[in-house]
Amino acid sequence: MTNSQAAISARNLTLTLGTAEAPVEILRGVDLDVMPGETLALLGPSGSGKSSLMAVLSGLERATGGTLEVAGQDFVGMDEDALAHARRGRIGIVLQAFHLLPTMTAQENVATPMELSGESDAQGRARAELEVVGLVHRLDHYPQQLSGGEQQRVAIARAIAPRPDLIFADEPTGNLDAATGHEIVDLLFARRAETGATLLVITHDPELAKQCDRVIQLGDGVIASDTKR
Ligand SMILES: Nc1ncnc2c1ncn2[C@@H]1O[C@H](COP(=O)(O)OP(=O)(O)OP(=O)(O)O)[C@@H](O)[C@H]1O
Repeated sequence: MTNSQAAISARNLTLTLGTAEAPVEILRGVDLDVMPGETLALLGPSGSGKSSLMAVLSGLERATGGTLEVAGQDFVGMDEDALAHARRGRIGIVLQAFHLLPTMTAQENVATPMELSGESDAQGRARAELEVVGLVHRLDHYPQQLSGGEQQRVAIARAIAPRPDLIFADEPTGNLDAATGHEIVDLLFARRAETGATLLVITHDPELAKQCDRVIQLGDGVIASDTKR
């Protein structure tokens, strides 16, 4: 039985990709409950399935077995369109390589997802969020005119502005130098605390992991350890 109080509740979650002749078992039975507002670090060796687990939990990829409820919704039973709809406004995603749209300004990058979900003041909210992350002087700049740290601030603003219940971050400091990485982590945690969102972050950085309420180690597609502070 999934835990209906949880922000994320997974039971025996599996992900098998590849072909029928050569299946690759990527997630091999993950059980996980994450409570609303919890901050959770996901660690593990390269290839252990961290990004795949995040893709499934965030609705980017559909699990091939088990049960998964995210914000009370059945993510295994939904088709791709329903998953995309369920994600919109509820789930914010920050990736290592920023993934901003190169033909859009900082403000447009933040506003566009909100416009797509029918938010009436998307531009105003985008401006306000970019101000909070310290980029009010960069509203009309394109990603290529911004430093890596600035691009990640835009990506954080884009993830946070719709006020999602859940934020997923996959090695958000992986492409940044140490000092900029620390600034980005501080910003991410500050915005999470102010909005009360649940945060799940993939990291190789033990210092970042220490800032989380809980640390999960993934090993070969299953949870190897789960430690609460
Ligand atoms: N579409 C796919 N088809 C087959 N195998 C895949 C596919 N996607 C990922 N894999 C494999 O699944 C395993 C887990 O990959 P995943 O990217 O989730 O690991 P990770 O723990 O995030 O690794 P890293 O720390 O290197 O990013 C890897 O062995 C990878 O090669």
